[in-house]
Amino acid sequence: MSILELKNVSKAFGQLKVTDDVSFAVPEGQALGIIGPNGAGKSTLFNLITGNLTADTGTIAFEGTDVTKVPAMQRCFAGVGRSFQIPQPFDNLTVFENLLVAAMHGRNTNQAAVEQACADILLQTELMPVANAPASGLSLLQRKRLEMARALATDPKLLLLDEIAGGLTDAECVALIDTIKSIHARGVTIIWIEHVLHALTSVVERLLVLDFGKVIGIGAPDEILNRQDVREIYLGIDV
Ligand SMILES: Nc1ncnc2c1ncn2[C@@H]1O[C@H](COP(=O)(O)OP(=O)(O)OP(=O)(O)O)[C@@H](O)[C@H]1O
Repeated sequence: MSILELKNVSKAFGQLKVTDDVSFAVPEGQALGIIGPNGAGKSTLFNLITGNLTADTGTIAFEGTDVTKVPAMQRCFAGVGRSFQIPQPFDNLTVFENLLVAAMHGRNTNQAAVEQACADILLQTELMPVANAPASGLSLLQRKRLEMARALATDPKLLLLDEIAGGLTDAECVALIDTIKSIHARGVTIIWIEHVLHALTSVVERLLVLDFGKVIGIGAPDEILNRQDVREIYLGIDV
């Protein structure tokens, strides 16, 4: 069964069509990577899936239910979680408190269950050693981990990661990939926008290419990255 299905989704900002007749489906439990040049409309697509933006035309279904017009908060309750390209935690709260805020707003459960879930996520994302440290003092890798942990705190079935590996060293990237793989192994469906291709292809089973708001390919990573047109779009990037 598809956990997410977009049919003919379009979105324009004024005259600029940023999402152009996009259709694709993501089977439950799959990890899908999204690539495309700067400005191709990748983050906009995430905003449409999460409900931060509303599609002009087309439909978006989550677990078989049409959510095209459903507000972001309700999509979050239904199981759509996301990280943002630029982590913006509450800097003056601790790491644990940041998770509590996300969990208390994103989960429909009692205080004890929320605290237990946050403790589990601290372990899973390797943030336990800094649980009581203010977010302001975290390294970039830890901020990225916290960004992912805050999304996990809402108990997503579908996790959207927006350029989570950007700016990390190779060693940091490897560490983050391990965490993403462990989240995926627990059955969470993942859609991951990323420019760091080696990180992306070490996790995802399928790749989708966006260019000028259009899907120009979707399929196995090797097959997609060997296509001439995709290589041309990525001219200068080491595939
Ligand atoms: N709220 C908005 N109002 C007007 N234009 C917007 C808005 N959001 C995005 N855009 C424009 O839409 C286009 C696509 O932006 P988007 O952020 O979705 O691209 P992207 O593929 O995620 O890019 P990047 O890889 O640089 O993050 C860009 O030209 C951007 O300037």
